[in-house]
Amino acid sequence: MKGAPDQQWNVPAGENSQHEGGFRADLAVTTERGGPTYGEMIEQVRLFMDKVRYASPTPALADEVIEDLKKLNAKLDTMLVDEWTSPSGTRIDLPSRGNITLPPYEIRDGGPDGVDATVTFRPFHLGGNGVAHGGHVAIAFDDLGGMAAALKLGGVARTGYLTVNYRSLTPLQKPLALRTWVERFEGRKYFVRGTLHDGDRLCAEMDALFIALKPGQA
Ligand SMILES: CCCCCCCCCCCCCC(=O)SCCNC(=O)CCNC(=O)[C@H](O)C(C)(C)COP(=O)(O)OP(=O)(O)OC[C@H]1O[C@@H](n2cnc3c(N)ncnc32)[C@H](O)[C@@H]1OP(=O)(O)O
Repeated sequence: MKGAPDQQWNVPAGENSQHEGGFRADLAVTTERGGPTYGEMIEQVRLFMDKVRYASPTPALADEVIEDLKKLNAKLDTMLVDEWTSPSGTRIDLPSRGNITLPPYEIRDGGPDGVDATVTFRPFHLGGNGVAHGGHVAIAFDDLGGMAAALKLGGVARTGYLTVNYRSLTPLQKPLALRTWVERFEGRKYFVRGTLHDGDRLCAEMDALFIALKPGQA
């Protein structure tokens, strides 16, 4: 499989690896990798997933879509790179840093005192009866809780535990306020809290422990 220029697919970790402690070696960000329309490409994929969630295609249409998708997958096969060099996760100019696996969020404010974000669950995040799947709510809390820990400690952390209390239903297709902050820390243990609000209404709360990784720890 070919990689993007000067990059190879799935390079094993070695002396020159661009990562440390389970994540990228530094929090270097970029708005360049993937090019100026990378965000629009991701948005189109999200839109496609929205359509797939609700579509009931005829067998003929399903076959047609399969053929189109095969062609698109073959195109991306020519440009696959390893996880440390892909744009995903560092494009701070894009929702969720360009990470398509996350519910799209925008950071309004972030620092050692916490993270203030706006998250919008998409139609494909449907759980049932028109509202978000609880697992997707947990993913948003995990990423933004991890970000609050990272900004407090100035390094990377992994989730030890994460508890979500679902207080009321979480709507789709509506900007919601998600806040996370480090309540206290003891050594490598960062106790992080979070809230998700639809206006004044509390949808969910998070109580989590993030453990700061030791140098070189996976
Ligand atoms: C580009 C811009 C970037 C911006 C920022 C990007 C943000 C991205 C954010 C992405 C975020 C995504 C994040 C993700 O999704 S991370 C993915 C999900 N998490 C994991 O896969 C973690 C799996 N677990 C482990 O790897 C290890 O267990 C870790 C590393 C967590 C700790 O193993 P380690 O061997 O290192 O440490 P230790 O065992 O000596 O424990 C140390 C202390 O912690 C206490 N303890 C441990 N576990 C628990 C527990 N469950 N409840 C209560 N306590 C617990 C333990 O008792 C001890 O306490 P004490 O005896 O010292 O008092």
